Amino acid sequence: MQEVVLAVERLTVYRESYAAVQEVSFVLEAGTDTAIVGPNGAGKSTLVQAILGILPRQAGHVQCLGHPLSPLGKLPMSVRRQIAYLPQNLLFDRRIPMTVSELVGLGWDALGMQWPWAGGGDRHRTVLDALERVGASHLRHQPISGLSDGETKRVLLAYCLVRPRRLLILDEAPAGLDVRGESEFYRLLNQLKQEQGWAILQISHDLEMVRRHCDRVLCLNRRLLCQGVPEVALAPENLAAAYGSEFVQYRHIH
Ligand SMILES: Nc1ncnc2c1ncn2[C@@H]1O[C@H](COP(=O)(O)OP(=O)(O)OP(=O)(O)O)[C@@H](O)[C@H]1O
Repeated sequence: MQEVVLAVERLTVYRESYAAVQEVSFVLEAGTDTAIVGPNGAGKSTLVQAILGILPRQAGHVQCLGHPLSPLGKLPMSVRRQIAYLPQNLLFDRRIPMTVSELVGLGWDALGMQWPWAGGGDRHRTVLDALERVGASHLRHQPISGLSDGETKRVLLAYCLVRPRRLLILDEAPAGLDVRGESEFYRLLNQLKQEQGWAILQISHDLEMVRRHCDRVLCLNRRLLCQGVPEVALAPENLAAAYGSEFVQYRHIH
């Protein structure tokens, strides 16, 4: 067995009085790509936000790289720096006068206080390399205010890649990328997991993509209905349990 990057045990999370995630347990090993699938409102975003400590949990344990997430959702800084998260919608004021390189550079900087010019040449090369890997180096001098949604996605992905990580969490990351961008995106994820041993956890509604690219699938509908390799977790009986039998019949006919 590879090193365990993330271990989640009997995690329960409430959204106000509603139990959105109930007693979910799974582990992620280094060098693997795991998808979370399930219908709208199944608790997928809630689950990843609780793992990241953004939402409080009512019960259960989360361990990242052997360190427990505290009851207040905190991890040691050295562990937190090894986690990258790309949310479904990143809402920020795009009128901030900042270029693409400056934004990506924020991902390279150590957390905490430091001089903005620290790192000099290393910082510049690393930022450019991250932008090249997502096919966005031509945008480096542009202000972020002028980016399209797909370009913003690429730039945010560069922000995640700009330093080595162990865990990458993506919430419908390829949404908004064009066909070429999407295939390059999966090639990149494959490289990160195979060559650098990243564990990837991605929420997806694209079951064909999950079948083709992911090693494991967590099928969620408040509870974890099943988990396993795609052929098993996405078998018709498991999809019917998650999405309803009408959905599976529809997919079969079309
Ligand atoms: N801020 C909130 N307050 C109360 N309930 C919420 C809040 N956010 C989400 N919920 C509820 O929690 C449940 C889980 O939502 P969540 O966003 O985790 O689902 P999801 O599986 O990510 O959905 P989708 O596929 O639509 O993005 C839903 O029933 C949702 O209505």
